[in-house]
Amino acid sequence: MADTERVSSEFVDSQVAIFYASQTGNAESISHSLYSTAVQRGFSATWHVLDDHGKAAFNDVRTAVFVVSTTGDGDPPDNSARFWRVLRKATRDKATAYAHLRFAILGLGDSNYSNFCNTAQRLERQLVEAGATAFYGTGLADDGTGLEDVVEPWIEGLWPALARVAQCSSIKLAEAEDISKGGDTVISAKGIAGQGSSISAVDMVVASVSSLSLTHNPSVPQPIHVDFTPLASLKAITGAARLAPAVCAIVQVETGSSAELAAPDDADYPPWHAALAGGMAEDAFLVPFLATVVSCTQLTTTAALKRTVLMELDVSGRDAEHARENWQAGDAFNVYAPNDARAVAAVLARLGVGVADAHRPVLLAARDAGGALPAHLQCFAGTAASVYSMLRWAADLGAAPRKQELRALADYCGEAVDRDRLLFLSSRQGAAAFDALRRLVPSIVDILHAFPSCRPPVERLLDLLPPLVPRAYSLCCAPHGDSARWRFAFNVVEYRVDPATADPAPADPAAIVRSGLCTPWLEALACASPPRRILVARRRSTVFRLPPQPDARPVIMVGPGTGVAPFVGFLEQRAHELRASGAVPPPTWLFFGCRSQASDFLFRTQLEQWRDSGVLGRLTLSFSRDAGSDTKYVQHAMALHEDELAELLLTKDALLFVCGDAKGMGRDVNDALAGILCRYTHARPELTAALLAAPEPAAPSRALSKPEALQLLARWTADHRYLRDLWA
Ligand SMILES: Cc1cc2nc3c(=O)[nH]c(=O)nc-3n(C[C@H](O)[C@H](O)[C@H](O)COP(=O)(O)O)c2cc1C
Repeated sequence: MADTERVSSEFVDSQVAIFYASQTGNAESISHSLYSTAVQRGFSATWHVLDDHGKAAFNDVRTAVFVVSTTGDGDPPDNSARFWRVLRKATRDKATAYAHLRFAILGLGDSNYSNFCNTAQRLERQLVEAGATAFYGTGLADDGTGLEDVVEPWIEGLWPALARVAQCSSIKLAEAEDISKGGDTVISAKGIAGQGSSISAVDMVVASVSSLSLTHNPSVPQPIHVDFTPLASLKAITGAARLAPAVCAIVQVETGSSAELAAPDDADYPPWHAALAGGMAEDAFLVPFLATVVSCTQLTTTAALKRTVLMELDVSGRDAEHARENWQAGDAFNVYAPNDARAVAAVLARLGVGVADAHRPVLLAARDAGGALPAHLQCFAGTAASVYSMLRWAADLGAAPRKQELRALADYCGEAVDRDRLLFLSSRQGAAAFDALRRLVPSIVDILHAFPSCRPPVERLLDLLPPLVPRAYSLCCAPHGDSARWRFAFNVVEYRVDPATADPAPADPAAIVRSGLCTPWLEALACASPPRRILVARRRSTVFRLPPQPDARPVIMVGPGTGVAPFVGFLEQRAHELRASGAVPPPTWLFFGCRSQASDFLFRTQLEQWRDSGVLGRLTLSFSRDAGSDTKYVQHAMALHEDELAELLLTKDALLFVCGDAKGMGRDVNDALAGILCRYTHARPELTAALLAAPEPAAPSRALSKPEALQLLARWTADHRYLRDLWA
């Protein structure tokens, strides 16, 4: 009997439930691969989205593995909202509610955010409080530096830990370890060589939509420059990413029985569009609907480095009634955007799928009896759709490849050179080459072009590629006036990368062009006639809102670039309140920044009008590329006014809102704030005692230390006094 079979039979009673909570698909795909491997290893594994566990099922689970990401400002993903309520209630009802549970947690996050892996840390804390026991240390993987660095060793260590929980003897443990190694691809050097194989126009700088231009065609493959020379001298390739087994099979359906027939490239959403977003619509107001694009205005001049566009949507339809209810300034919504039709056609052509086959209605089924389709493909189990539509709407063709995909693609190469290079990229020895590849952000079109003999079946590609997730945008309007119009502003994501170094190369015309998925598509819709409809859904209600009036607390807003969007909504709301009641609004202060006053000062006219009319108390500006600007970035402007800011925060209980890029701005503003608090309490040490988390025996007369200031900011976040809407 083979080792694998022997170990399987020993492990057959070991039940493990694998749960995930995922916003953009990483945790979903990692947990699915974990599930597949667990099954291969003989565990009796199940796989669930955290919200689908059901109270009873969770009570039956003895061993659970959680893969959870963090989104927003340290928030759990939408598809775990119900779970947290259940967990809270269970803990409240009975302190030892989960005493029967042994768990392991893998957290995904990004250290550019200040609440790094908050979901995983919170889950661990709450499960322990509910009496559960960790059988294996929590792993915290960082998307900022590369998830794989933590995910792979964590998973390697998970199997022996699981075996121990299943009370296997040390011999079986060793065998389990062997399988773990055997799961890696280990190829001898010989093997390598031998194997074949209007705004009602709030502001209008340039109003001509016809001036909007698209330069990037994602169906044209971009070159991938990766150094494969180390491969020639390798004796073996080890540690290749674990191979996720194929999960999908295509099932032909009778012509005529399909809900969907061939969808032309420029059609609105396919008839099954509701199913596309079905899993996310737990609450009625989150149900997606079609909104019509009514206007599109470019907010930046042609001299600006980035184009910023303001789009207005008509949400007056009957199917949007639920979404119009109680929305507020500061809310955000999702846009469901498809892959570029040209990229889909390029992939299908490259895989040898003809037009007729691509548009024939089919169903998807799990390849193994009892197996599960990935969540984002489950709607195709019961709803016939074409392979073309599935690729266009459900799988992300533009996402940078993960090691696991490259490893799987290696199995579909006709030429040894392609196979070995893909194996190398997914191996330990190829880590540097993989990093270089990731920094080039190649799409699947580029990958298939770079490895010309690689030809996976289309259903394999569907289950390998990450899900195509909706993109979130903040509204920059308030419901007063016309509450059936939603406005939002976005930068058209298009950038150049140096093909040799993978560094940004904005001015180099020879550089590789990359573009975002949603914003170029939205921009192109501006020119469509008749007006196009887009699938949108409100996002779960946030706390990123102005407090209901009357509330005397001052409001400080920090929003450079398109980060100003929700604050335009806030100020619209304040202007309305002022008109309606005549009451003097509490003080408001906006810190805005951009590159240049002349080219990308978004919403300038409107902001200045609000300042002049008293709706906006103060407007402090920073222009990073203008010679005469006092300050370069918003955090510098905040430091320049630090005493006034600190006084508002420490003595007037001001609310502080920050919106924009998490990577640079979010972190720098947080740091600047901590510095401001330290310096202010240095001048006024009598304030410190009241700001400390743990009171000291003798009231201290000293400044806050930096860690204490950071802790205070974290407490303000928890208390919803310091609110951030940050994106990566
Ligand atoms: C809008 C947005 C907000 C995020 N907020 C946080 C955060 O507050 N803390 C953190 O550690 N990671 C944060 N992340 C990083 C994600 O957790 C990380 O990219 C993870 O791999 C996503 O996994 P998922 O695709 O399963 O959701 C954020 C990512 C995005 C796109």
